[in-house]
Amino acid sequence: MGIVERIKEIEAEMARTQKNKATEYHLGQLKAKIAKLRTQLLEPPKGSSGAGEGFEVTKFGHGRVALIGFPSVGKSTLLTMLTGTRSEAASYEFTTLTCIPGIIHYNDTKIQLLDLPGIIEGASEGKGRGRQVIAVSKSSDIVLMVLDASKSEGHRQILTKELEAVGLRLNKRPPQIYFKKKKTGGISFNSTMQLTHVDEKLCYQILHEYKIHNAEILFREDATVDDLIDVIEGNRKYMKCIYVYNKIDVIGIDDVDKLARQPNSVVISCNLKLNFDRLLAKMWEAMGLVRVYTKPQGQQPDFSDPVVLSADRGGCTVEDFCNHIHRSLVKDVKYVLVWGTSARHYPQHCGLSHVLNDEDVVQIVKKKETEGEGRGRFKSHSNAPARISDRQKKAPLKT
Ligand SMILES: Nc1nc2c(ncn2[C@@H]2O[C@H](COP(=O)(O)OP(=O)(O)OP(=O)(O)O)[C@@H](O)[C@H]2O)c(=O)[nH]1
Ligand SMILES: [K+]
Ligand SMILES: [Mg+2]
Repeated sequence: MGIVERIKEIEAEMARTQKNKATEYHLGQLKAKIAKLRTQLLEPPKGSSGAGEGFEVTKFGHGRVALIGFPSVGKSTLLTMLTGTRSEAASYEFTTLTCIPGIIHYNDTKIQLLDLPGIIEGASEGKGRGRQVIAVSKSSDIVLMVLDASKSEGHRQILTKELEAVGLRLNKRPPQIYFKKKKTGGISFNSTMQLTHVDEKLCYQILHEYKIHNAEILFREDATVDDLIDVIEGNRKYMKCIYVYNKIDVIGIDDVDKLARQPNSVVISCNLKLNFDRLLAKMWEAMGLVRVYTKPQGQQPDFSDPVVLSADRGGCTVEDFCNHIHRSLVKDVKYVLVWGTSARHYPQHCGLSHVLNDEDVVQIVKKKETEGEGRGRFKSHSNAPARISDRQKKAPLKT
């Protein structure tokens, strides 16, 4: 029997089993069995890199965004409109068969947008090009789930389920469970609060299913069995997702209003070029990119050429900033001067661990430079970057 059939069989058994106190241990064990099989299913075939032909697109720019959705919701039309790269669009399903990259220029950064084939129910089990699409989604920083505003709301649930089945967790944070495998000592089970979904016996049983007999486990929240399995599997990817309802030109205003009020959602129309600004702003916010402008000593910063950092990718400290410029820079840095929202006063003298905010300006003072040079020059406020107060008070100025 193949892996997919075994998953189906266990799912059927779960559906047959009544949910009550007596069956909860058995159901927990079945959940763990399915999770293990799904992980097995995702392992790339031996000798392949995983993505597959037509899907191995090189990363480019400061971030990567994947377009995921059912066929013919308008993913390719959207890619063409936002990036200028043409991706064929047509009224028939599965027009797009590979991964088509484009670049969005936004806030002086470059963001790679990926058009992908439509996915359908069963994608996680390998239907259509589901497996490849999912592999590419996992490599991106955020997902835009494109939905047809005129179609059933159920589509969003089906897609979310497909993505969950392969370990993607959308708009969720990792469960607050500490878990560490040990060599000896048995299982130590603790919690900082009353647990209502999991007890010690259930936890042991799930760990047993994974053949784990020595481990430390601490629940810091009232987590579920699914959360526990996620932590044990350890391969889950937590990503932000924006629900993009396209084709609002074909539905009534009341329905548009309802969709627009949902969390993490944007309503657009490619046909009418409607609301792209809002979509881009939401995308920018979800990516959490931090632009830092380098100020050479005695000169104004170049506001068109930021160093782009991200908390999810590498971090946003002064040290991360220095490493971005040059790997060997950190050892020469004495301190840095910071202007911007992360600074308490302008300029603030900061060390390597200081966390930078979007649009901060940084000047590096190296160890070699004499005290007099480093300080004297920047004591006077007239040396502060001229535009900084404007930039901090108002919305980002375009350069
Ligand atoms: N009414 C309306 N139609 C749209 C809109 N955006 C795209 N379409 C149409 O929807 C159809 C499908 O568009 P595509 O861009 O090919 O959709 P896709 O999601 O890339 O489709 P696949 O690649 O097949 O998965 C085309 O006929 C588009 O012209 C829109 O905003 N409103
Ligand atoms: K299409
Ligand atoms: Mg397409």
